[in-house]
Amino acid sequence: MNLYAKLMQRQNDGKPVRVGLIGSGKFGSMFLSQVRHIPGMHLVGIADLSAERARKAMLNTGWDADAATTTDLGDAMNTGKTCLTEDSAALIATPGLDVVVDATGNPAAGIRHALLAAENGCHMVMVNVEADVLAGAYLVQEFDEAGLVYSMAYGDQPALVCEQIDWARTCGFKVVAAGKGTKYLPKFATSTPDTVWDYYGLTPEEAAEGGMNPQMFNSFLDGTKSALEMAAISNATGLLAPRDGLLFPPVGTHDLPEVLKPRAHGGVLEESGMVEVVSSLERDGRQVVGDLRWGVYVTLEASDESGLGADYVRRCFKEYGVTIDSSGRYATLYRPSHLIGLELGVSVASAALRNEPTGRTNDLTSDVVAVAKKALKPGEMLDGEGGFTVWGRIARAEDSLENHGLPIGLAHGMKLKRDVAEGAMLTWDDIEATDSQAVTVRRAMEDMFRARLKSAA
Ligand SMILES: NC(=O)c1ccc[n+]([C@@H]2O[C@H](COP(=O)([O-])OP(=O)(O)OC[C@H]3O[C@@H](n4cnc5c(N)ncnc54)[C@H](O)[C@@H]3O)[C@@H](O)[C@H]2O)c1
Ligand SMILES: N[C@@H](CCO)C(=O)O
Repeated sequence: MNLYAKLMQRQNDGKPVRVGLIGSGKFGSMFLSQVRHIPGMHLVGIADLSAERARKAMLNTGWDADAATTTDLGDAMNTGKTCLTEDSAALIATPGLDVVVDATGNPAAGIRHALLAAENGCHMVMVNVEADVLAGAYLVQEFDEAGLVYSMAYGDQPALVCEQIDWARTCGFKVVAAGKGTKYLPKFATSTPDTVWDYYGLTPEEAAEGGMNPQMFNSFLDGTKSALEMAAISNATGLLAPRDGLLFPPVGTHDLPEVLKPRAHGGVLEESGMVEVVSSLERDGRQVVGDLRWGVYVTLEASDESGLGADYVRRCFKEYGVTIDSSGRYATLYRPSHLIGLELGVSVASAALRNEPTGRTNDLTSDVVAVAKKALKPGEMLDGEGGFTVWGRIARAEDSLENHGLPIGLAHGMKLKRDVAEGAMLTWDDIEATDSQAVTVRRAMEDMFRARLKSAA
């Protein structure tokens, strides 16, 4: 609870935490709007494919871009200004940079930036959950070996859920389920960037005004981002993925512990210790009463071997007004909203000042595989998450690897070799895999994991 004090100390010592942001879209803009108000933190540079876009993002978030920017990284470091550049590698290589933030959403770019950050001695805040799920278990090793932090992005749901899980386990509770809420209906799985705004609940004009990328937001709606976020939580905490994909049960906050508990006890989970996403819409489209569209939750269990201690804890749940199920055994705590990039300073400060991530991948426990949104033909190009061709379904890593599932993070710019039916999972054998750093890293991670499975068998 002392990050602010540590930042003030840095400010007073004239040694701010130096951070480089890559990607100045919606998420990056949200961080931009806050970072100039954070004491002891200096945004040394912003790298984007378009420096003009970065400049507009600054203007849009209240910066005096003329006074605050430079085109020289050394100048930025010395003067406290912010360099606008299209060269992310140069930004990462700036001597004295402490933390790199990747908010591009492009999995291949995220892998590249992470490897460069580790090589250049920078901590990494990986907003790019797409890259994290594609290759996090590989990337984290590079940071561990270099004695650096690799972290999830506070403010986005995975880090907030990891915090809740850490809190629960540190309090001695067993975590039964954890996840988030979102707006979901089964028909959204085939949504495209053409249908996104109507389903999402915005006009195209409102979305454009907010700087929202239709393909990115469509991935929030079609289940892909939910799957990625739950896989990231699973990889960080060891919670398991539902074997047949997320269920998205419609649940209000008062009912979370009644529904997010094992089937054997009347809930929807195939077992205890799972990730799951709840929907803010009933299946007939009506709003769920007390929905958790923007929030995160953790369900705990009051139980122990003897059962005696559990009785005491159940009584406490009741005495202190905790949201419990009808048996009194399961309880849920939730946070109703998340502030996305507005909260990112917590990760940056935690990495630089405490040497601690705000949640991080530890292992390959879950994966997200590409599923056809429509019947696909040989020669067709895949267009990645949130696009017209595929959505992402969560899978247990051992199942995805055994079935040669094509990770959603690679289902972009790849050409199909054969027909794939609507609703079918794509495999590596369906595509002409082009060589790239992302493919090499992913294959290395899969090989590592397969070797471990084999030696465990
Ligand atoms: N938008 C949200 O509400 C939101 C919420 C939570 C998490 N996120 C995450 O934030 C990330 C970014 O999402 P967004 O909505 O801001 O996307 P966006 O499309 O609005 O912005 C991405 C930005 O990154 C830049 N970019 C892309 N590739 C790049 C590269 N190789 N080098 C430099 N810059 C590059 C683009 O030009 C663009 O400005 C994603 O990982 C997403 O999952 C977004
Ligand atoms: N994490 C994103 C994606 C959708 O859940 C959000 O903040 O809404």
